[in-house]
Amino acid sequence: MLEVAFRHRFPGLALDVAFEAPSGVTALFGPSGCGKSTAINAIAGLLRPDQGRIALDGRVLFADRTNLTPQARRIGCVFQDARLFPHMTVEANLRYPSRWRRGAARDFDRIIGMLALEPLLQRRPDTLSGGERQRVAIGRALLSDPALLVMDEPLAALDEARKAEIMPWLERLRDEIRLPILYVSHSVAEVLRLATTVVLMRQGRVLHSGPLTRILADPELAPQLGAREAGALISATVEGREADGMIRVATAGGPMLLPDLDLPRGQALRLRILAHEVILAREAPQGLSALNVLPVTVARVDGGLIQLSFGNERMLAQVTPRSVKALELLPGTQCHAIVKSVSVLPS
Ligand SMILES: Nc1ncnc2c1ncn2[C@@H]1O[C@H](COP(=O)(O)OP(=O)(O)OP(=O)(O)O)[C@@H](O)[C@H]1O
Repeated sequence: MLEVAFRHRFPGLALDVAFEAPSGVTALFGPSGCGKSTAINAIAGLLRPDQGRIALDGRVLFADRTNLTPQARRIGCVFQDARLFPHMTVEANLRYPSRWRRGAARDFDRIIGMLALEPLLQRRPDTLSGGERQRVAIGRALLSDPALLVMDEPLAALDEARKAEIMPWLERLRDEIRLPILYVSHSVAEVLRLATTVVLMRQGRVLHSGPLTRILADPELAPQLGAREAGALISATVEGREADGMIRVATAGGPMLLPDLDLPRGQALRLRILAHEVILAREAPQGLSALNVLPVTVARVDGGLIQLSFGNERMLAQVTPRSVKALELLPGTQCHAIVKSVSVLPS
């Protein structure tokens, strides 16, 4: 667990940042200039904040009388540009951190294998693609035997094809390495795929932090991720295949049908349901082409964004103020959510 609480004053901005990052991926998300990189630099020991306390697994990195050096903090950093040593081979770059971390050498083969770096070992950084360079940078960060991995916009300099290439490695990292990962990104798509916890920042402060699923389904907070992104991420498990090939999944709101995808029975999924893809009806709809209709209860009404609950899940529907009135939507109202489209993310 990473605990962060610090204040720092720049000429144009006073920062007051406090949050906790449990294990899993914590995304720092916010507009340009809100203080994400400053927070990362304070955590990594590259900036000394005016005051505060930063601790990692109970170990104080920074406090009144403590200010550990970046090396002593045991934080592996990956930045937008891979920052590899250009005159060294990939292997020499990867072995560099183990000069001062003995345990790291033991992990060499495992990390090389996990990131499939073997074929690149004798190459020099300038002969690698951007995606390969970032994979090496991730490997090097892991080989410093870190207690925390910090990634500051690691995909920002890559084109879409390279991003798509490296994303599965990041997912693998998240699932196989039991390290907290702090991930700075502007991209909602990256946050959706990787993050378990989100810290929403605005103008040097933390607006909110908590589980990604809660933020996405919160009518006040979801718009901070972008108006088109408001919606939900709900859990589902593949139950089986229907005669027509559609996949039946179980959710907290009952069964749902998904297009024919190559998914085995028992596979855990996350379903992304955008608020503007949900229609509400007071009565169970008849003769409808939409396949997925869930019985739900209105939990909150925030303008035209309606938070709905079913089981322990929450989702959002975007409706017009006229519909809120016509349907008499109030907290506690039972209704039916007609889900027009669902996208599937791996669990
Ligand atoms: N060394 C510095 N001296 C003065 N002001 C600084 C310094 N570093 C950052 N700032 C200011 O602090 C604010 C936060 O910057 P920071 O780089 O942390 O934001 P960010 O959220 O990471 O932005 P971006 O997404 O564009 O990287 C900005 O207004 C920036 O101009």
